[in-house]
Amino acid sequence: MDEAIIGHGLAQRYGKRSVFRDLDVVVSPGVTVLLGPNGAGKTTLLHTIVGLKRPEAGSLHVLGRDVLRRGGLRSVAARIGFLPQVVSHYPGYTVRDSVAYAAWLKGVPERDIATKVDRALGLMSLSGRARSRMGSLSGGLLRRAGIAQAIVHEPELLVLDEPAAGLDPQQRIELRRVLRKVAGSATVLVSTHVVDDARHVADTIIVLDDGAVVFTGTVAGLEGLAMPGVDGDNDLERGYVTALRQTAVRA
Ligand SMILES: Nc1ncnc2c1ncn2[C@@H]1O[C@H](COP(=O)(O)OP(=O)(O)OP(=O)(O)O)[C@@H](O)[C@H]1O
Repeated sequence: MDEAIIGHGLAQRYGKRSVFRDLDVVVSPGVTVLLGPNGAGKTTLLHTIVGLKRPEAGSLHVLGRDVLRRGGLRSVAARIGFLPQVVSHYPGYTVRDSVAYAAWLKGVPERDIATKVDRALGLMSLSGRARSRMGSLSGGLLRRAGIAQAIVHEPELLVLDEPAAGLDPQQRIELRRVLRKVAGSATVLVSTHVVDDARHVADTIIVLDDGAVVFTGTVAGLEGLAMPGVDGDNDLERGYVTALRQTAVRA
């Protein structure tokens, strides 16, 4: 099975409020950008995929394993990296300690931890901040440290929830470079509500709207949906707005 993620008929709710039902999602190798407006269900879907919120219904295979079966998630957890929307951290830990701790949690052998931490810090341009306390970092630096934690064990599947939030334009460009680099050896799934973030990195775009997948396809495919007269600064934005107006468009 080549696809990193295959979900069928997934359903999630918070109390009485349904976020999605009967949702199908397939994520192939490369970079997949999950786009959608606030409240569309992106975070809930990512939490479902990484095992933080068990779906009420449906089937879910991640990296070839049925993760809803007993022990299924445990068997793939060390092969997944996840950046949550809010990076939790111990303020007194240094950046290096935090990334090393993440490596240890993912089962990286002790003898390899220092090398892998150096690599992750280097990729995120954080080598010069290795001794900074997590509590002293700006929002953008904290997010970069969070990404370093998510990639330190060289996961086969990297899931990032709004990694570009709080990054300045230069850091956003750097982030794209990192995502492309990681995607050379892993499947990357990244959520954002900024349409332009998708343009330079996405092999595939999935648009989620109100708990439904309304588009799956390429950047060019989404641009091709653009209807004249809809809001947007460019064809990608216009295609996105058009997709939000349609139901279940496939490209
Ligand atoms: N813990 C929760 N309890 C109750 N409702 C929740 C909870 N988390 C999310 N929701 C609701 O579920 C829906 C989907 O939320 P979710 O965070 O998955 O969307 P999102 O697309 O990630 O949004 P955003 O871009 O704002 O982060 C929203 O209506 C939200 O209010």
